[in-house]
Amino acid sequence: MSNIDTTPVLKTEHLGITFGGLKAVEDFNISIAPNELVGLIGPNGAGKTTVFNLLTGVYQPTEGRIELDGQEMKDKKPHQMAKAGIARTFQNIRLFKNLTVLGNVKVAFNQNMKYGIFQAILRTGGYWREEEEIDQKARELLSVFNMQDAADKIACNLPYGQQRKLEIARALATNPKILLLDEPAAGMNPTETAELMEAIRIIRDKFNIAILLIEHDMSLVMSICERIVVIDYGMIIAKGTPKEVANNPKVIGAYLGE
Ligand SMILES: Nc1ncnc2c1ncn2[C@@H]1O[C@H](COP(=O)(O)OP(=O)(O)OP(=O)(O)O)[C@@H](O)[C@H]1O
Repeated sequence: MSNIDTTPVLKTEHLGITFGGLKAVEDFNISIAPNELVGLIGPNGAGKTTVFNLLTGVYQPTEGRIELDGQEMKDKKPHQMAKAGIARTFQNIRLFKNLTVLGNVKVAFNQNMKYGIFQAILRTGGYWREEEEIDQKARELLSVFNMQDAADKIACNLPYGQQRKLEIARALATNPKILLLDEPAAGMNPTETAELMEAIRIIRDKFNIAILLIEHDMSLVMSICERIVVIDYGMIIAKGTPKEVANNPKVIGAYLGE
């Protein structure tokens, strides 16, 4: 059966936000198809994280609109955006440091669980069945990242690269339509970075989701993204394939001007 659904999983129209007098993001238009891997790049302070904060309900836009799977997202709080299908990771690792690796993933699954508080307190059969299912799903997810053997380790004892991967696994456990990754390779060594990039490609294919990836390092996104959006001073200055973007004089100028 051919997939002829062309509704973008994420679409923004004239999205913008002003802090005081400063337009941190302005006229931001993007349309991401299901299963697309898109890079959002730009120099320091260009507005990339602010775009993520708008897309995840951390900030309310002062202009424009956001559509997720054809539905307008208006006045939504972060947990509502997450429930609607937008998951994210942060520039700084935000794991439950003292929980196990498995525990970190299970917490995210639990946010979507079906049984209610009374079943949890009374520990009915339904509760245990669902707990078992979550345990299994969490372990499967860890195995995608080759981390199944680390399931019982305490999160803060993992090497840095694995903590980053765990964050992504946790975000995936919320069953998103689109995953937003904010500089996932920040602080990684070249081997960890190469591994992570491979993992990102695999999860896109395996989970059939769209990914929007912020990256400061241009060469890194160039190698895995099909399409790249470049912002500078809060505005899109270029969009296109990695090759088109790399040869765009405005992009070269923005990066050289840093
Ligand atoms: N809550 C806020 N209040 C005031 N200004 C803000 C706020 N959040 C972001 N800004 C401003 O918006 C602009 C864009 O910042 P942002 O962090 O989104 O950039 P970035 O592209 O993610 O940068 P980096 O690569 O350094 O992370 C900056 O000028 C920043 O100071």
